[in-house]
Amino acid sequence: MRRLRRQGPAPAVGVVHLGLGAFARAHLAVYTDEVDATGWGICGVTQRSATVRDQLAPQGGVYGVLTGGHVRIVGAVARVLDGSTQVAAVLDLLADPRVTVATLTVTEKGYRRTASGGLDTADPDVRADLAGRPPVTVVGRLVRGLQRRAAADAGPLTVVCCDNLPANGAAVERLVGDFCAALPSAEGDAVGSWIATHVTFPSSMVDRIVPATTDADRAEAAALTGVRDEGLVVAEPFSQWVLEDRFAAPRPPWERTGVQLTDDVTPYEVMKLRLLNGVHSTLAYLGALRGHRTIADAVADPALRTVAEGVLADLAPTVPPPSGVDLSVYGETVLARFADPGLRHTCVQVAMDGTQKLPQRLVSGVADALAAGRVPRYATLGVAAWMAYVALGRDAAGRELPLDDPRAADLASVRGRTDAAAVVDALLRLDAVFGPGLRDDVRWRDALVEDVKSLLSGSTTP
Ligand SMILES: NC(=O)c1ccc[n+]([C@@H]2O[C@H](COP(=O)([O-])OP(=O)(O)OC[C@H]3O[C@@H](n4cnc5c(N)ncnc54)[C@H](O)[C@@H]3O)[C@@H](O)[C@H]2O)c1
Ligand SMILES: O=P(O)(O)OC[C@@H](O)[C@@H](O)[C@H](O)[C@H](O)CO
Repeated sequence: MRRLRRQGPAPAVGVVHLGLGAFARAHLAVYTDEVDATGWGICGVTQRSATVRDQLAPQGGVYGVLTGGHVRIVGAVARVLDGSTQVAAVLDLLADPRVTVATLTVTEKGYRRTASGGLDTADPDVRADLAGRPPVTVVGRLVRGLQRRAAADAGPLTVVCCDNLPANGAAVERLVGDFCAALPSAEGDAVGSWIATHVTFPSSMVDRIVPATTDADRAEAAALTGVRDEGLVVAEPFSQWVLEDRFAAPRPPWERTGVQLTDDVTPYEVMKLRLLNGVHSTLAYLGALRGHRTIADAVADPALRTVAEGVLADLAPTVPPPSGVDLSVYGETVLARFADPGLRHTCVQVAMDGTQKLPQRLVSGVADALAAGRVPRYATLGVAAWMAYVALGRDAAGRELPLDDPRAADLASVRGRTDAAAVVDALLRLDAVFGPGLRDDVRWRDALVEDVKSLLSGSTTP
């Protein structure tokens, strides 16, 4: 079968994207593809391996998005670089005056943050980037690229974080500032003050469910289109992007393609992180423990649907609704999206990196509920399910559950333990997940112990 290929010239690059995973191809690139302006091609940078570069480069950057039996061809990715071997080219692009926007989807762990959200300058890769080697970390690449941009007087740039982090723009701005502050003072001051006057970091809320692509998905798309597409991604029909309108330089006219520009993204972000992602993670851990493969399977299980509805009811009162949004309708829509059997989003994929996800998805909402005098029963069960997943490492049928987490070493001590109180107390000590305050809430700790005890003893129903 012939391979998918670009027909005609690629658009000129105006956006550089770090982390060309499945999500960016189904979200940022689709919005940008719909913009009728040839100046807004994307140069996508793979972060840690050349796989996506090798899938897309032979196709001229073109690929399909498979949604409900239809394949949409996307041509916005004009160029792909392998960040692990082409660092100089990445830095050159960040210093190119024709590039005025840098976007990021590098996963929560890609930012190398401490428990308090600062840059982890003890991380060996961060230290090596600070010492001046060709940078490997995302923040190192951004700052070294901006240093070149300042030297080239290439003008302002906007950095748009599209990862599922709260206040994601401010979070990246802080990390960039920390990196500058950790450089030798003359060097750090110079780049830091250039960034302060030339770069903005608007926050954004991004939403589209995009599972990892499988060979079966590629075969399905090939049967529909008659061409082989190694860069295919699969996505649900729903898509949303709410973006703060704080750009330092020209940008694609994304508002023409459905992006909501706003002064304050916070209410959208809190709503999505708690009511979508919080429920997603709860279903992922409980679903995996009960032996369900996908989120759609998990939410079709009546017991888990009750839990999902309970998490929504627990966390909705902690969410200030964005103007015009009815949170109960939002919650119903979320559950209907999860139920889409065409998505095949595996529980273990959503379950990965729990230490990076739990704080904004479940723990912050639990803390708000506790502060309001309530122990949120189902959101607590979501946290307990993560703890049981970590401790048990096996589902109800004895199949191994992967512990894929950058803090796996911190979790190892509870792996295989059966004493619920010991598991809860050890995990509550992880400040990066729970902060310093929550472990002292005795009511909550006791509720967690009860849930973990029941999950460790094999009961996966609430
Ligand atoms: N997939 C979704 O449904 C979805 C929806 C909304 C938001 N997002 C956001 O997008 C992110 C990526 O999702 P995806 O589906 O594209 O995943 P993916 O696995 O397809 O791609 C992840 C990308 O991040 C890079 N990366 C991973 N670990 C890194 C590290 N330690 N340092 C630097 N780069 C690293 C990878 O190299 C890759 O480019 C998510 O973590 C989330 O924050 C995803
Ligand atoms: O992509 P992650 O790993 O941050 O989280 C897994 C899912 O919860 C997430 O990707 C959702 O599908 C997404 O946030 C929906 O917009």
